[in-house]
Amino acid sequence: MILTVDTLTKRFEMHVLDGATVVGLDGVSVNVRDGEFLAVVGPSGSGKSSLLKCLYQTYEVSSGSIRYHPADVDLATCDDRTIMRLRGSEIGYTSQFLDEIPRVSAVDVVARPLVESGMPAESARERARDLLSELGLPGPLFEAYPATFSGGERQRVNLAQALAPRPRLLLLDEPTSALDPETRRLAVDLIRADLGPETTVVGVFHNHEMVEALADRVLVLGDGRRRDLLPVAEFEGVVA
Ligand SMILES: Nc1ncnc2c1ncn2[C@@H]1O[C@H](COP(=O)(O)OP(=O)(O)OP(=O)(O)O)[C@@H](O)[C@H]1O
Repeated sequence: MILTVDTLTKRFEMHVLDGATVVGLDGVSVNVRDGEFLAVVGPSGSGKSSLLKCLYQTYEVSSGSIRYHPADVDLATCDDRTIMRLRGSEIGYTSQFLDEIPRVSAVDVVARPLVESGMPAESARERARDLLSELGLPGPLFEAYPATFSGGERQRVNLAQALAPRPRLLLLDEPTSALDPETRRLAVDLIRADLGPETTVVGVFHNHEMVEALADRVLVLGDGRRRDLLPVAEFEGVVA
């Protein structure tokens, strides 16, 4: 087991609504197994992104716990230094949008986390080039700035950057939403080939094919609650 999520609740106090509360997650419990690919599905507003943001601690948890076993810590309550250390070394997160860095080339955007964790710059750039070409990014764009890229091109850079360090726990929030079917297939092939059993993935996907091609198990959310947790083979027919 890598994660034990216990009765996780996230409420948002809406100051603009006179302090009314919006519930993002309502008592969600789930165990995440070492090395598995857990897909998180559910209708819009069901709490998928909130779950990932609580795991990454972008959102402060209202109640409940998130036991991260490799470091023997509760991510919901541990101090910021511990979170920053884990983010730098073993927990990766990517949303569907690339955080652009002005005047940094696509290759360097992808290589940056590797260089920051100590890989020599040329090896990091080589891995970055490999990942970008596996995702079908046209060669001439490798040294260009992602600010001018199309949505799908940017998302390829984003996904490559998330995969590059092969984190122990990778949180993917709709990393392929802007990709065409052909590029989505490249993304599936790359994720399967590049991530070994030492990486556990919790990934939000709207696309059924992505879930079926990648997931071991599927967590179904609805109105912030856990509706189901099932092996992917039994997932067919469930509305995502
Ligand atoms: N920062 C926030 N402030 C206030 N409410 C929020 C915030 N983030 C999420 N929510 C609310 O929490 C609920 C769950 O949102 P969340 O983004 O987790 O859903 P989702 O399943 O990821 O949706 P989608 O598929 O549309 O991205 C929604 O009602 C949303 O309005």
